Amino acid sequence: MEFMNPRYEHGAPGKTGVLLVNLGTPEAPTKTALKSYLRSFLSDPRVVEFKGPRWLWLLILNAVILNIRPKKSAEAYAGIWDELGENTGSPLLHISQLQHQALQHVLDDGYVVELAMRYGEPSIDTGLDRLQQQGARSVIILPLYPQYSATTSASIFDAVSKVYQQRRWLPDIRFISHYHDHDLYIVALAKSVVEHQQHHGKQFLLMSFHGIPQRYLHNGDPYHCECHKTGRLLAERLGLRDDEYRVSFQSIFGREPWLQPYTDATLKSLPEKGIKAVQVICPGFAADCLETLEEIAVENRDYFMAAGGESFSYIPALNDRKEHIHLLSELIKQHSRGLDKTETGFQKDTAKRHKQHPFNRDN
Ligand SMILES: C=CC1=C(C)c2cc3[nH]c(cc4nc(cc5[nH]c(cc1n2)c(C)c5CCC(=O)O)C(CCC(=O)O)=C4C)c(C)c3C=C
Ligand SMILES: [Fe+2]
Ligand SMILES: [Fe+2]
Repeated sequence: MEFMNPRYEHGAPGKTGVLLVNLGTPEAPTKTALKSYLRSFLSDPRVVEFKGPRWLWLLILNAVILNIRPKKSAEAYAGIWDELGENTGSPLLHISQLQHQALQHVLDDGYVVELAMRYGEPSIDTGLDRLQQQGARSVIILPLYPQYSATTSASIFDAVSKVYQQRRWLPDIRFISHYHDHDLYIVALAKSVVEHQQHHGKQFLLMSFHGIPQRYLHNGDPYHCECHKTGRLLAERLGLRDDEYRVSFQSIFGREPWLQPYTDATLKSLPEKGIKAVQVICPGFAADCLETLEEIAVENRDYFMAAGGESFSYIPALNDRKEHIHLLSELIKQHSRGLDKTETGFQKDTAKRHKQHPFNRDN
């Protein structure tokens, strides 16, 4: 095996590379594109920890799930495709691109920022390559998941490490595993709620997070606790009493129990308890996507109204809001401490000498 590396030039100023990573999205809202996206997503052993042998899961996935799910999912994606404007395609990808641009804009030129998706394009491999080509000698990986879960954050770590297994010269690497209780994150969420309430009034607040199987929590995944901590801190920041908000979990998949209470069951039950007006926020989603724009803002709204609800509104994700970009840039700066951005580990004069005699080992 050959370890790959772009040609190294002595004396080039070292930069800090930032790789923003989100989940990924299908290339188009079609059955074919969904099949390929779901294949790569659902065959990740971090996402589906199948209890039996792996070959059996791959058989079920290929023979059953990938023959049923892509059609249903493609229809759902078709409903939100281009929702943010002409030719904007998948909201998740479009918003991630806006976040990427905004972040590059606010960080100084000692940083280079690239965007990558865990499944699909642009790939983590390409993103890391681009950082290296732009002179990054240290790399900060920032998964856009505020709450750590093995299903998401660790899966990104696996993909990054797989890429680096093929590289000769590794950069200094920082991995931001979570920021669920970061003050600027809570401040940004609270501000988005307050602004929403200026237009819609103040209602019961449901904080809905993406679910994971309960089994993963029992096997040690801290995700559940981190969601609850985010929920508590946000409620405290907003000055909410315990009966003015609730934390719930959405997007269940498969037959085993997932984290509860479920968002859909909660919304169906609120009207009979006298709560007929709700606002839903999804603090775990850094960018709006299928799971917020369709599952929450359309599907779950219908459940709530059909159960006797009178007013429902969805509070958008932090997306490219100023406070969100500020949070991400501060996170990056905090995790940059100790990284060398001025030179590539050589003294300047040594680097100069090296430039003249690239293979001179006498330094
Ligand atoms: C099968 C198990 C799944 C686990 C575990 C899971 C965890 C998980 N996912 C997100 C964030 C997102 N998931 C999204 C879509 C999505 N998720 C699953 C399955 C699991 N997710 C599927 C099959 C899909 C595809 C859509 C569908 O067919 O229903 C998305 C949206 C992507 C988009 O393109 O808009 C996000 C974001 C988190 C944060 C998480 C665990 C904490
Ligand atoms: Fe998911
Ligand atoms: Fe917990």
